[in-house]
Amino acid sequence: MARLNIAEGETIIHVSGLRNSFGEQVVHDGLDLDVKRGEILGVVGGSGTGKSVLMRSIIGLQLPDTGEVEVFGEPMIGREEYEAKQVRKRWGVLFQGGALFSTLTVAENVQVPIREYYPQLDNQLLDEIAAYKVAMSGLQPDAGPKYPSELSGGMRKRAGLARALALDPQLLFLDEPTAGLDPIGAAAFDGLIRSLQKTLGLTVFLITHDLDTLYAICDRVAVLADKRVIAVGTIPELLALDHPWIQEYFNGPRGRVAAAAAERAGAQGEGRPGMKN
Ligand SMILES: Nc1ncnc2c1ncn2[C@@H]1O[C@H](COP(=O)(O)OP(=O)(O)OP(=O)(O)O)[C@@H](O)[C@H]1O
Repeated sequence: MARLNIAEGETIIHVSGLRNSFGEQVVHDGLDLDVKRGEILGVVGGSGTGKSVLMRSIIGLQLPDTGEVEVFGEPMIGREEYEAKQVRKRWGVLFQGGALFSTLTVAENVQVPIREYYPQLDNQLLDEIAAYKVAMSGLQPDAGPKYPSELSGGMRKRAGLARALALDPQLLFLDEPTAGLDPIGAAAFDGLIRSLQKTLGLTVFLITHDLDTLYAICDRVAVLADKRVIAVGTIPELLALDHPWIQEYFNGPRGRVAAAAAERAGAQGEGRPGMKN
């Protein structure tokens, strides 16, 4: 696969000196991270290392104690709401579990951000845009009028993705998108993310525990431990590091299985076995 020259690319997310705490508990301290244009950056780390808090700090749902967050070159902390909103509309977020409004249909969920930013659009156009986003996310057209409770877990993720894509974002935040999916569903979701990323030129910040996802679609991986990002690189670059958590994660039993599967697929970084890009 022709790899992007990630390290030299334009920085889309810049985090420096980030500190987050809850009471006595310090979650991040001196955390630095850059995400480059056009990459899928996987974010990994043990449970409770602060992956979701990091994502929430970047998207403005968590005010850090100290530190800088820039997205698209725009400082995000302490920004006037109307200015922050202009930057926010350039990204989409898929929260864990989809975080759909249960009283709205899939199509209505997709329309929520569009109505917020473009209140002048008429219902017919909103319906057309929602149908397009639903199709882009790999759902059948009959999913549009359904309520979240009528969908499977995998369909809910796709509906959440359709909503994340509503405003044609350049940047996508995904929090454990394949959690709870069966391996075939997870592989299909990976394939969808990769193909959307390629087609739309997206930059993707992807929190995951899923080793197969890392091997299949991530250009680089950032490792959270000890309250900060201890390493960022391709999987081979990380494997060359002597950190115990990194070694155990990638070279433990599950890591070895994922690596072998990626190798068997003959396309490390390109896809899971059986996955269509
Ligand atoms: N609003 C909050 N109030 C208090 N503590 C919080 C809050 N949000 C997160 N935390 C704490 O911050 C730490 C990091 O949480 P976070 O959800 O970011 O972890 P994570 O790395 O995403 O974990 P997991 O992999 O299990 O999802 C945890 O100890 C959590 O309890």
